[in-house]
Amino acid sequence: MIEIRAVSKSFETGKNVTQALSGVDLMIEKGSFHGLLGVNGAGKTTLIKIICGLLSLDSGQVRINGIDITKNPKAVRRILGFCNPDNMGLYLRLNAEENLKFFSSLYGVSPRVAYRRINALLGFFGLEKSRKKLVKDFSTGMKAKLRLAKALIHNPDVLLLDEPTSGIDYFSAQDIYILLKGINEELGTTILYTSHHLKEIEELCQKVSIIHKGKILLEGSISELNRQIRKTEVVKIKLKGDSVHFKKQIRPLPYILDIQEEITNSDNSDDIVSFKLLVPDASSAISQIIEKFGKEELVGIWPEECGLEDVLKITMGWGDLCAS
Ligand SMILES: Nc1ncnc2c1ncn2[C@@H]1O[C@H](COP(=O)(O)OP(=O)(O)OP(=O)(O)O)[C@@H](O)[C@H]1O
Repeated sequence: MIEIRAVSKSFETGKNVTQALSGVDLMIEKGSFHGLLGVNGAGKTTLIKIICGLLSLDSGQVRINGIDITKNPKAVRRILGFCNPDNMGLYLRLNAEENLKFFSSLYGVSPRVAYRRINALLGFFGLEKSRKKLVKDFSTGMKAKLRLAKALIHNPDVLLLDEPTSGIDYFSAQDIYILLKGINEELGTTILYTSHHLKEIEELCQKVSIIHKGKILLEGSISELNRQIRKTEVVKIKLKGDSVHFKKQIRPLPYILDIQEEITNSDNSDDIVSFKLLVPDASSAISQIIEKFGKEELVGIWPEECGLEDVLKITMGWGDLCAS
């Protein structure tokens, strides 16, 4: 279990102070697979670095399985595995095997068990042929895989994974999802996971917290999040003609909360443009749009389920409104 209470953190650079986290409260149940979602600069990495002891907090408290991270960092380190998108935690001048050996001894894994796990992890991540290669000569994806192997080497109770699949190819990422799901379900490992790939979060995480400008704005399962923002619905629309012209016409309509242009497949686009609209009521928006655009222009219109990206967008909009 990860308990985060009223955690704040600011950074001072010269005369500038950035409030990266402002009173973050977050409770992650034992054995849960929890997503932390937010745009660039929202505070995700800062929070994860605080939990794993790479950054100090200004105020607040973090406890992992009941242990206070500031009072007993050594005990926490043994039960915690983490991987960050930067190269923190990997020794570039050591080879892959030496890195894993070093970390397994640091975490108190016996040499015999470490030998077995290193072989298994290097095998799983397809790095066995590169085991003697210096990490500084690894590709971006290989480093990302080794960071994950390092996080898993001591079978931690709690895993903090900050964009773990960033730089990893599609096929390896699919294998990693299966591995992480298995670890979570079979070993009961608690996982805190960040990613900019919303599909990844949707597929893996039982619960999601949305962080924006250093504050947690919303949390729950994806269906709970959808329910919390249920005053918003999604309408997809296809029109024939110029997208700038349509955007100008659609944006000011009173029932449109947001409009996003979507990429159309160039093979069959033939000046067809697609938009996704966030609206308070899909059926009334659809009938008003049908009235506004004639058959000549309107190619298709239909309601859709709110996805995680819509939840994120709407929640951030609320956050900005509350802050202003
Ligand atoms: N070492 C630092 N010095 C100064 N400011 C920092 C430092 N680290 C983070 N920040 C600032 O704190 C805020 C939160 O950054 P953080 O890296 O936690 O965001 P993030 O949600 O992880 O973003 P991303 O998705 O881009 O990784 C940002 O405004 C960032 O500029």
